[in-house]
Amino acid sequence: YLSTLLSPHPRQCHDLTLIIHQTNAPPNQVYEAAQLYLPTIDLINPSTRTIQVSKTPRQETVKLAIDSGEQIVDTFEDINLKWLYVVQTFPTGQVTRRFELTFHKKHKDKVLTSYLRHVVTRAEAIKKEEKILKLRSVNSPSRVDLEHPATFETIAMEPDQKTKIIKDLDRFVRRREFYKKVGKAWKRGYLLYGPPGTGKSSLIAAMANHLKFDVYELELDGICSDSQLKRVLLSTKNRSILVIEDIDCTVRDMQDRKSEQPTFTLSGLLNFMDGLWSSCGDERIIVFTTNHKDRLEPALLRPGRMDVHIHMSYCTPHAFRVLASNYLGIQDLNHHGLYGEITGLLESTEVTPAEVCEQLLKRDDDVDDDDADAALAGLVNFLKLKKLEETNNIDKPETQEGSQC
Ligand SMILES: Nc1ncnc2c1ncn2[C@@H]1O[C@H](COP(=O)(O)OP(=O)(O)OP(=O)(O)O)[C@@H](O)[C@H]1O
Repeated sequence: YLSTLLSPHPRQCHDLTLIIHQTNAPPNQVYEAAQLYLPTIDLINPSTRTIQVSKTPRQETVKLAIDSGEQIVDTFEDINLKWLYVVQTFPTGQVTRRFELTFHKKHKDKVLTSYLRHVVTRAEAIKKEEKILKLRSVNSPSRVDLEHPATFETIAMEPDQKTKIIKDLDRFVRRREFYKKVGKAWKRGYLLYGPPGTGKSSLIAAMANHLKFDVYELELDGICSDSQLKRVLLSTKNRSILVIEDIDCTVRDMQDRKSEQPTFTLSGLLNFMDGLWSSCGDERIIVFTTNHKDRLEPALLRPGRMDVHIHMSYCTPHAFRVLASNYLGIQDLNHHGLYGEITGLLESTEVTPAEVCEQLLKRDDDVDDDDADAALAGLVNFLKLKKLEETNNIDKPETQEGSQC
C-alpha cells in the first residue's frame, strides 16, 4: 500500500514523497494509523488556511483534523516531515483520499522503519485506550445493552428498593454545595450485587437515563500503568457513571498478575481514582458490579468507596408484575387465573428476571389476550420444571450460578 513516487506538488529535488492511499478491503493500516496519529501533533502552522472541526454531543471538546490540501509538519529525532492530505473527486463521482509524506531523501531508511513504526505504535495505543473505555451514551440508546433503554419504570425490583435508589441519586445531584462545604469530592459509589441476569446492567442504564449521565465502562485488563490509567480517566467527563464490572474477577485477575505488576492493585487503583477526582472530577458516580459480594475485601466495601449496596435478587412477585406489564401489557394481574400459581412458584424457586423475560418474549410482538394467557401458561410450565430440577438437585449452571469468570 505504500509506494514512493514523485509528488505532483512542487518539492525540492532532494525530497522524497511517500503516497499513502486509503483502501478499504483490506484497509491500509498506514493510512488508518496516520488518521489517528496526525491529530496528536500540532495541526496549525503559519501556512495553515483551513482545518476540520467537529464535536459530537458526547465529546467534551472540539476535535481538530487536517483538511484537504493542507500540510502539517512533524519532527522525529532530527528529521522534518511534511504531511499533506489530498482528497480527489473524479467526474465519475469516485472519491480518493491519501496522505503524502515528504522528507529529505537521506532519511529514507529511518522514515520507512523507525518513523512509520512510531506512527503505527502511537495509533495502536490510541485505539487501545478507546477500547479500554467504552462509552455508552444515553443519547444513543442502541449502544445501551437493551432492546429499549431501561428506565426505573421498566426495571423489575421491589418498589421500596427502587424508591430508595431514586431518592439517593436525586439527593446526590442536589448536594453540590454540601460536598463543597465538607471538602469532599462530589462522587458516590454503588455496588450492585446478585446473580447474573438479575438486571445489574439494566439498572445502570436506568440510573443513567434518570440522571441523563453518560456511562463509561472501564476495562481494567488493558491498563498497564498509572499514567495510562490517568489519561483514560481524564478523558471521561463530569456528570457520568463509571462502571467497573465483575469486580471480584477483576480483583482476582489483578492478584494473578501481581508478580508482573507488583504496584498495581485494585485498592491502589481506587485510591488513585479518589485522588484524581478530588482534584478535577465533579458529579461522578462509580458503579461496581459483582456476582459474589462475599468475595470482596471488606476494605473495598466501606462507605466513601461503595456508599450504597444494592442487592439484585431473583424475581419476586412484585418484580414479576413490572415484567408482565412491560412485556404483556397486563396492568392488573390480581384477577388473572394463573397469578396465584405464578406467585407461589416464584416464592419457592430461584429464577432470574432475565429468565422470566425470556419466557414472556416467546410470544408474538402483537400480544392479544390469548397470547398473554399462553405466555403466562408457558411461564408456569417453565417455573414448575425449574422447581422440579431444584428439588432433584439437577445442575443447571448457565441459568443459576452463571459464569465463574
Ligand atoms: N430486574 C430486571 N428488570 C427488567 N429487566 C430485567 C431485569 N433483570 C434482567 N432483565 C432483562 O434481562 C436481560 C439481562 O439482564 P442484565 O444484563 O441487566 O443482567 P445482569 O445482572 O447485568 O447480568 P450479568 O451479571 O450477566 O451482566 C436484560 O436485558 C433485561 O431485558
